[in-house]
Amino acid sequence: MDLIKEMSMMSTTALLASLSITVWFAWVWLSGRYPTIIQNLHQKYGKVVRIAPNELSFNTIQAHRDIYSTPSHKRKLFIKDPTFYYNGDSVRVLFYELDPTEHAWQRRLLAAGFSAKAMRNQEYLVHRYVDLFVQKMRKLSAASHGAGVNIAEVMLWLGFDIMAEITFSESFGAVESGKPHFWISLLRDGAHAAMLPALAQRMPLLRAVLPYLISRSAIENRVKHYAYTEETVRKRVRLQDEDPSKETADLFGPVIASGKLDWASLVSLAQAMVIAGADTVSHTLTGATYFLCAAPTVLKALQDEVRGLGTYDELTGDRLASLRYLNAVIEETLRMFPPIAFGLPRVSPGDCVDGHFVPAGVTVSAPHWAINHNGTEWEDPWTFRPERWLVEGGVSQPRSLAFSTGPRACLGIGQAWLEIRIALAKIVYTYDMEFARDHGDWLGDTKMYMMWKEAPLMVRSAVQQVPTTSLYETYGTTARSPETKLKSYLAEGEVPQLSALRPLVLDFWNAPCSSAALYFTLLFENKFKFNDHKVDQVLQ
Ligand code: HEM
Repeated sequence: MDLIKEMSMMSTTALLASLSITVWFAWVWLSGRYPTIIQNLHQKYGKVVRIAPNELSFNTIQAHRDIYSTPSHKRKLFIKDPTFYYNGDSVRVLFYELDPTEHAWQRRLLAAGFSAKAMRNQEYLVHRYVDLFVQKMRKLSAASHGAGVNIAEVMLWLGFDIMAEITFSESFGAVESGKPHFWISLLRDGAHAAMLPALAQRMPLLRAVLPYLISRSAIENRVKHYAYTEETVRKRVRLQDEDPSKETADLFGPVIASGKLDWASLVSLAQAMVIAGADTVSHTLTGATYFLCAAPTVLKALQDEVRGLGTYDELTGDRLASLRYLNAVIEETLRMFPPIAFGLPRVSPGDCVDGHFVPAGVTVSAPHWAINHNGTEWEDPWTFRPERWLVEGGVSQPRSLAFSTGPRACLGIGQAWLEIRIALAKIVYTYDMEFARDHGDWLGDTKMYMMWKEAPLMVRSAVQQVPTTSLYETYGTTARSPETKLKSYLAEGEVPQLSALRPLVLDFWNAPCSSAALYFTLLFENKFKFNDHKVDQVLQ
């Protein structure tokens, strides 16, 4: 039977919903409870639910695979739904681009910035902000006199500072100043308004009244937000004009060098990129903190693993990648609290989704929240249990859906894992943490308007392991490459101990180095000037 017809024969509630469904759909989004409402519908009506006149939601892993995977001779491509992928900009870039060929070349343009080499070169930036963050936590915690720090707020500072730096070599300076940058605040406070252009696409009536619904201040905020992004992109382009070697400095370098994107596209891309990379990572870190504080035995097991690895400065991306429990905690956080919790809408080309034929032109999606809390897919889906990922060989792939899959899957997955591992490991290495007050149903109180808008999460932290003085700290907070920092370190005139040099070289290679590897690095790479010091002396 035609699936749309089949769905129309459901209960009265579903029928009513389907009649007034567009209004209902807008209400669901604006209520901030989209993920739970859709998940409840699945629980009541099964694995396929009609959520708009021409739109179906599925809550199974098979459906996710069918909708998003790379097309093959057996499966056609499901393209992005134009009514949803619209942010009000005059251009559609990368995330919003619908045409597969156009999208593919834009993705290739960015791919260089996401290579393993590029990530290795930028790892020191992640450490720089995480180290600052760890120090700032101590100050904020002390200043709170036991009331705790709002983790939901400060994780946003961290995520956005890192992402702005790796996107266009410019920080928001939020962690350092201990205050939210207005760009971040506007984004969070305007989350409601940001959904309106997409909703108006599907509701002509809403389009007509939209100008009257949006307050004057919301419009002014949007203008201010755009102007700041534009100014930052302008500065970044100028930087590369003056110094072409900046082509490899960040994600935007290769894009600017290609000269293929016009001005409006560059600004739109910058805006979307920072949000995509920062918001997601911040929420994962907040979610992880929540689950860890709620489960002290899990926190303890994680701390034992991380603290057993070595000193604070040895918590590098490569070393952390091998920590099974850390990875399991992150996987489980992404399952319980997926940063992109709703379904990413695609248009059916006329193909099957989890055994149902869906006619061409019908919009389909498989929401992460609904799948991840589906009891037929996961045993005990509401329990935070990292151990489920530790069974022989881990939970079979592709269960971890948070980054999506196929040609439109997350391009920054490697960068995201790197940031989350480093930040979480350095925080739990340094601090013992607990809730500063009863948080009741924090997950239930947290809202989602495309992005999560978390309820405050007050956490008290006490230093357990004092980080060894980091060279980032010693040589200031200006972003400098490991090479520059090593040079300035050696220029101080004293022969450094191997232990002091180690973090810098780890930075440079992004790998734990034995003394021999360090020796050959210094000797053969010939990257550094040693003033009068001999390599042997350096290695004493
Ligand atoms: C926990 C962290 C993250 C999660 C869960 C996540 C998830 C996702 C998902 C589900 C998509 C697909 C969106 C769609 O189909 O409309 C996506 C796309 C994308 N993400 Fe991420 N992301 C994360 C972090 C990052 C980071 C750190 C970066 C950049 C450094 C990044 C860059 C991108 C880009 C460029 C795309 C667009 C890919 C394309 O359209 O070809 N993401 N992400």
